Amino acid sequence: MKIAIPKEIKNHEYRVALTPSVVRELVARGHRVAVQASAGEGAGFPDTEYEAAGAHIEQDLDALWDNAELIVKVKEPQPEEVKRLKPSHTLFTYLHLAAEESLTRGLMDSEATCIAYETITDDEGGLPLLAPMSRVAGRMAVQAGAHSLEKAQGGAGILIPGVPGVAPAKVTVIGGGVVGENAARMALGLGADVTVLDKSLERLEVLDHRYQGRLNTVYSTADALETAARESDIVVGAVLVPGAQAPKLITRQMLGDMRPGSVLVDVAIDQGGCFETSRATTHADPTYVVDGVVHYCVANMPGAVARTSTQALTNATLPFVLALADKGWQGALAEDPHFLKGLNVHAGHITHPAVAQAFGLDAVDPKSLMA
Ligand SMILES: NC(=O)C1=CN([C@@H]2O[C@H](COP(=O)(O)OP(=O)(O)OC[C@H]3O[C@@H](n4cnc5c(N)ncnc54)[C@H](O)[C@@H]3O)[C@@H](O)[C@H]2O)C=CC1
Ligand SMILES: CC(=O)C(=O)O
Ligand SMILES: [Mg+2]
Repeated sequence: MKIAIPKEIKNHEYRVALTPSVVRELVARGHRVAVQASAGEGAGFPDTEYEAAGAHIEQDLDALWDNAELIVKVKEPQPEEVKRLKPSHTLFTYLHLAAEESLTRGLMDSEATCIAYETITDDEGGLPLLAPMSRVAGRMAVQAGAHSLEKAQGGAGILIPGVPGVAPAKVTVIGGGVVGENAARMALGLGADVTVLDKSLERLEVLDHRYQGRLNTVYSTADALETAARESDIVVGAVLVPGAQAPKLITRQMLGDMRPGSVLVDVAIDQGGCFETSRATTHADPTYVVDGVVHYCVANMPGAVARTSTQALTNATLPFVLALADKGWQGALAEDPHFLKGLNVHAGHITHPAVAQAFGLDAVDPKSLMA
């Protein structure tokens, strides 16, 4: 299989889709891997390490894309990358299509086969290729929130742990999944007063048991969300309905009840965001203020800690990349129903029901493509 690794071009995105160690595994199985010159530099992997692992370093972008059968990336393709896709390509990357109709239409028009990391499932009901980056983003969410609480960032001027004689900040996390648990863990570590809201009692039970009374768990209702908005210094948005647009849980009206200088960190922004006033921001300009409330809505948070994130991501993607390379997309997806859930677009059709629903389109059953 001819595999291409482009350099990521999203704003301040420094991750790379394969490490030299993964390249070595692929080359040992007889695959040809072309890595765009300096693709790994931001994550601390120089071209020389890829060459030593057996990769071809490609300077010519046209040749990189035109000669590839399988393209492995980190972030959703940017418009200039979408233009390069063709029907013979298999693209394997994060896509988050429900939040981006123009990207969805672009991928359909390309007729390429597009497999999303974030909708691949596992036997435990988890999302094994989203989880490593959710761990990173959850941990970063509290760092971002703490920074945003500083006066110079528009925040209320609150130090998360307080000091003796001054109460700590109140941090509420909406959605107690992977992002939510990691955010809660960091907030607890900093000494915050932490509450987690979720609609899954099962999930709240797991957290209650795991953290032994050190955090508050609250079933997520309209009342609970209003209380969270009114009383929190930081609210982290960490909900997910896989493949679908995030529900809007904090409305513009509720901002009026929030304290001036409190902070919303919308990690769910890559699925459209779970606060009504959220819009995607970049690491270059991560925050903005609405009605006195600071919003942090960066859609590629893990890109800022590219070394850690690249290693964590590729640990999880490696077996899937090997399966695609060894068996082709049809072979790999046909024998793994969890991997098949990753198929979002093929030959101009949407193949994931939640993505199709987001745009009022019909989904083609991916099983019908496996014959
Ligand atoms: N901005 C960024 O850089 C990154 C964003 N993410 C995003 O973070 C979001 C969360 O991801 P994970 O934690 O991995 O998902 P997850 O599936 O582990 O957890 C989501 C949780 O939300 C809960 N939930 C769903 N609807 C709810 C509602 N209406 N009210 C309360 N809780 C609700 C679910 O019960 C579940 O416990 C996703 O949109 C993901 O794509 C992940 C990594 C990086
Ligand atoms: C999951 C995701 O959107 C990211 O890692 O950037
Ligand atoms: Mg994202």
